[in-house]
Amino acid sequence: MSVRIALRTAYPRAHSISLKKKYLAQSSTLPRCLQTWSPQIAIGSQRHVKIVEVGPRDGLQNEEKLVPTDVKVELIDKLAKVGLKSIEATSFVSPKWVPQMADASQVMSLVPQYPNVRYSVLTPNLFGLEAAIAAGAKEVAIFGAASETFSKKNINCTIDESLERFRVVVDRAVKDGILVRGYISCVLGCPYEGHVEPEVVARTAEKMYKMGCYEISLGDTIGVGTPGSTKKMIKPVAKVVPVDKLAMHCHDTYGQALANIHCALELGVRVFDSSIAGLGGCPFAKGATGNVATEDLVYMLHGMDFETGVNLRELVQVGNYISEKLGRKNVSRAATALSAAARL
Ligand SMILES: CC(C)(COP(=O)([O-])OP(=O)([O-])OC[C@H]1O[C@@H](n2cnc3c(N)ncnc32)[C@H](O)[C@@H]1OP(=O)([O-])[O-])[C@@H](O)C(=O)NCCC(=O)NCCSC(=O)C[C@@](C)(O)CC(=O)[O-]
Repeated sequence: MSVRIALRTAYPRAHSISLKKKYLAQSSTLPRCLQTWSPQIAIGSQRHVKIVEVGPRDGLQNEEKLVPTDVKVELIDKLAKVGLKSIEATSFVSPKWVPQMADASQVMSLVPQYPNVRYSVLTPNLFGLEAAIAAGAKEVAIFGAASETFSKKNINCTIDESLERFRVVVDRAVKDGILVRGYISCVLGCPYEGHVEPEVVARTAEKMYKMGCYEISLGDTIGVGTPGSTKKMIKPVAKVVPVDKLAMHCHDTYGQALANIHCALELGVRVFDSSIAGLGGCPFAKGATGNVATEDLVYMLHGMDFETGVNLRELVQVGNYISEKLGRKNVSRAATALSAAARL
């Protein structure tokens, strides 16, 4: 039983946070499922979830046909207007490696600026960072992996080499007052090596955090994780990086993304990456499907009384807009259901 349902069942009139805190304090009177459970989910400041919308970058990077720059910019504008405050706009990577992101500078010069909306961009090296700074980026992301083979396939270097490279990027970015996010790919499995040890994820996360990354995003690149493996991975990571500095980045290849996110919520994670209309995949992780759809994530979070600042009805229209532009079916289940209900 979910904690929220359990609380409602046990204390139907305990609508205020203070009442719930009081009931939680009297843990001997709580239903059994709540007695062993950490109270983080139900208490006050924990009700906000930050969503990092990665559709314009992760969602589009895998598209074979080049998406026109004006469509990318319009998508970003629409995402900002429905209440998304953290949007990954593009990546400053080699156009030979990812041709779809070759217009990164143009995208950054055209995105409309709104108060409280932050655009981040991927920067694998100093070359990318300098181009991002020149284009006006205020937040960047470095991206490593917990698998040697994936690291080589994705950024052409070993994990250790990547960390050396990232240190230079982070030092320079921090000096310029630019925030740096750190990604770790393959935290729950690698397309080339299979199983990945949670301790390797924890070690890499600790190094990135100590380097100066303000947040570490844990990527289930090929969507193989389950709530079981998610829990086993997050626990050692949360021992070396504070849980409020962790994010989950779930691809939905095996249909486990929402279940894994729910598990991460229970462990105290409050930042989740998602992609509008479930777009995406990594060109260097064949067979992996898109990220968890932002519409599905928002639907679930609102249903759990988390606050996201996102207008779901308008978000669905954005998903339908980009799906139409790409000639794809919107794979979000919530968007499909809500669109069908609106037509009735
Ligand atoms: C890292 C490199 C550049 C190394 O690639 P390399 O070939 O080893 O780099 P190099 O330093 O030898 O340079 C080769 C050429 O690339 C150029 N170059 C070098 N750097 C840049 C740059 N920043 N921007 C633009 N151009 C660049 C450089 O100038 C040179 O140009 P040339 O002389 O041949 O004309 C390459 O491997 C690369 O760009 N990889 C990017 C791969 C990528 O974008 N993957 C997808 C994102 S990660 C992801 O999706 C996972 C994530 C984050 O979502 C989380 C998850 O789901 O797990």
